[in-house]
Amino acid sequence: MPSADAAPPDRNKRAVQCHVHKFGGSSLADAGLYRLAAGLLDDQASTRVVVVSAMQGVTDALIALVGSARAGQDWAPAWEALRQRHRAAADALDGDGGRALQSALDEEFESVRSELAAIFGDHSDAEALAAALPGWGEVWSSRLMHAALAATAPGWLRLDARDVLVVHPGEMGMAVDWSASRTRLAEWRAQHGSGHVVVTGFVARDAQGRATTLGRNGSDYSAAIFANLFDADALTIWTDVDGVLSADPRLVPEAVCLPSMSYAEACELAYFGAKVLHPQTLAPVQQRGIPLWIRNTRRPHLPGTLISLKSDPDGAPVKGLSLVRDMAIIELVGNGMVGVPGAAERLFGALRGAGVSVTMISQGSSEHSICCVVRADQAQRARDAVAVAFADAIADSQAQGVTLTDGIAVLAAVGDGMVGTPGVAARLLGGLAQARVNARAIAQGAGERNISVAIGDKDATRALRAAHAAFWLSPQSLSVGVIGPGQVGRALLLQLSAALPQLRKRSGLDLRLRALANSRTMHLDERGIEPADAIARLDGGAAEPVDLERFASHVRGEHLPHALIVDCSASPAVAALYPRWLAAGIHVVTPNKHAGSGDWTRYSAIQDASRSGGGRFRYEATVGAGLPVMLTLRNLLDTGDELFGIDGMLSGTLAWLFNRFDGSVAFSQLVREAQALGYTEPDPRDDLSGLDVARKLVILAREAGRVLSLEDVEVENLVPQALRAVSRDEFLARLEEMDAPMLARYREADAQRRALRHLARLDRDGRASVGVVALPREHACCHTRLTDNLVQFSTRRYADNPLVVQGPGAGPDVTAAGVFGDVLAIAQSLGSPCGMPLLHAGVPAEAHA
Ligand SMILES: NC(=O)C1=CN([C@@H]2O[C@H](COP(=O)(O)OP(=O)(O)OC[C@H]3O[C@@H](n4cnc5c(N)ncnc54)[C@H](OP(=O)(O)O)[C@@H]3O)[C@@H](O)[C@H]2O)C=CC1
Ligand SMILES: N[C@@H](CC=O)C(=O)O
Repeated sequence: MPSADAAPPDRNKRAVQCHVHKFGGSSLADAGLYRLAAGLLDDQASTRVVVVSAMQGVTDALIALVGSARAGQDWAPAWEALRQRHRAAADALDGDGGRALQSALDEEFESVRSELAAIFGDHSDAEALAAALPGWGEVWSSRLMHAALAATAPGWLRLDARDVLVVHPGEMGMAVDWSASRTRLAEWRAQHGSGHVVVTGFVARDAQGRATTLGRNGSDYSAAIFANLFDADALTIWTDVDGVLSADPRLVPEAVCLPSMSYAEACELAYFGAKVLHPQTLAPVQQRGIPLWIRNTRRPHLPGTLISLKSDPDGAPVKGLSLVRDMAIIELVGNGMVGVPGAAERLFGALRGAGVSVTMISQGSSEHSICCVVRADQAQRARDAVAVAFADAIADSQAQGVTLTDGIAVLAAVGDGMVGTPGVAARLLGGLAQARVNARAIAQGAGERNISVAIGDKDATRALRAAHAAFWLSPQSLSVGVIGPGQVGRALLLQLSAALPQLRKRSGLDLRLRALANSRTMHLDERGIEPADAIARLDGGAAEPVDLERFASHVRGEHLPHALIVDCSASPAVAALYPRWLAAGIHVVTPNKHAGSGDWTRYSAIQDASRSGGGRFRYEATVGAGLPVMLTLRNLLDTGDELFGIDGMLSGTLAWLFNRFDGSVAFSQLVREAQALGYTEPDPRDDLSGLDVARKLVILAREAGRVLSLEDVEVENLVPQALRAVSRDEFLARLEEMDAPMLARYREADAQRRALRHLARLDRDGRASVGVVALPREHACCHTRLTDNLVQFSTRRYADNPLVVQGPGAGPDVTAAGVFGDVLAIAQSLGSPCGMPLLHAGVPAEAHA
């Protein structure tokens, strides 16, 4: 176990004379954990003061005992169980066989038994006893910790805080009587010496000398108070998290542990729901400028979070985000309030009178309305109080009325560095806009440390994740799902695996493969899968039956700013989902031709969803695989050219077959080879029937604004009639039936010194056709190699001499490269919501994953 007494040396250079440590209940659940905690304090250089909470669950058990006694129920078995738990821990910890410790505990358990009996019997002291009784857990815990420490080093003292700490109830909870407490501590030290001390957390005495507690979360408060009373140079709160996180990790998987923050930042976050610290805790340390560390008992090698006077000067403007749920907006609207002094005073006076605490206030400069956010359980009371206060004005129509909107949450961005930094609000609101979260009200004080936004509660998690992404992630962070790891999909995954580290380094592009599916199973991963390992997951234990609805909503997520689905299937059913995905803001990239060439209504729905601010749709690889065919056409049209026609070879498979077929090898054998090389469609009849090329022609025509459908294309089908309706497997088994007709066709062309080529043509007047043609051998299409596609665009600018795109037009690698190019084009077009550079580079809080 590494020593961890002082804060890590590089982060706290000051020599520490007195260091207060506080251990929470989760760090003290059993004897083993007391030993672990004691082992963290083996540094001899400073005086150590250890403040302890009760063992995990003990305070709740004591509160329940009080409840049972009050209700006249039998509390004895629960009391006995608690006693046995402490006896067992004492047995395990105490060096002298547990006798001294055991008898002290027994004595105190007897006191608790008497107190419970008094509460049960409704004794005159019952209320005071009931209030103080939950503090016994800390007393017992201090005995156990003392035993654990005494086993590591001699001379440890034990201080019962009830002997020195004097408190009284204040407006904001228990307030310390500093002067009396300081005097009592000095007396105690004079009597017991100034060695290392174990102190009971949570408990204190009131001015009358009666035992009491500091209230919920009081142990942290005790630690801060004793750090102040002991004039400590450092306070470490040991807990079960790595430090203060940028957001609640249960809601934001990408939350990062913050290395440092100022007291002011910590207060803002604590007020706004960050669970690590209670706001009250900070005041006693802040007053004396004592640095406070939050560290993880189970991961003491981690530095934790340092909270001190100054925020890290090199740190990011926003330190954390917090969310408060279950709120409501009260709004008062009135023409008669404009320029009238005192309306706000009347409003807030009414709320004060109703005992309603106001979380957030917002008023536009027109003074026409004023709204505030209050807790939902106080909202009706608040509304009624304001309505009464403005009853006259409402009756005179000077105020239009008071409205209550419930179902509200408040999201706050907090950070000292926000002061004077332009663009923080833009970034926050831009992130929310991107997640389609509506801001109902906004407030930022002149202190500029906190921007609070009231949003619909149903949007709360999405808003928090979007805001977190806006500040902590690269604006080019994409959550990616891949469908169809077949020939093309697999090649894409390998290309992603090889290229992503460089892309991340060079351009901040952060592509995270978070989902993969084939036609049977899918694997969803929260943080991201290494693409090269992804396929294995589809057969592993983590795979589940495919459900593309859930697939899409997982990819969409909420904690990454952008989502993208790559469909590498050839499935029309998958293509039918694009309009919904695009409308949900998910970008879609695909080599699947069904969307671009299929049903016109679906095609229009895709274009509409994409155009109306949804996700972007790119399908360059559907024509010419990795060749820039669509891009070239788009550029021609976007720059004002006019398309007259398209001719050429659009099938890689057919180009390769006719390049190879010379009668020496059976046509069927070549088809099988093309299939094995990954050139053909999953069903090679799509190529041989001319359908695949017809699809490409339709895609190009539509891209050029023509209304063309597959039925409009004249298609020559090379598949013999008898093989058209059979299953794919049967077709492959009977492929040889194509040999004779194809050989005859070849010989006929060869006899005329011609070569067979599969051509596609789109005329100026909209006629479209595809089929095999016997071309003179000197024709350009006869001077191509392997899978070359050759696409000629005749346009107004390229009328006499068409623009030609030529190159390999099929194969998994080149197609995957075309798909990857589309993914990059989308990723590179995504900026931060307000164009600001990234503000953060955080360390993922993997402990909370
Ligand atoms: N090969 C090439 O040169 C080119 C191909 N393309 C296009 O690329 C796409 C992929 O081709 P290719 O890789 O050769 O095809 P494959 O047959 O090798 O792979 C298809 C993949 O899609 C999956 N799949 C099929 N139906 C569904 C479904 N309903 N839901 C989820 N997954 C499904 C399959 O899963 P399972 O294994 O479970 O069946 C398989 O993983 C096709 O659309 C093709 O037109 C475009 C240009 C060039
Ligand atoms: N099977 C197709 C693949 C590309 O779309 C072809 O051969 O062209």
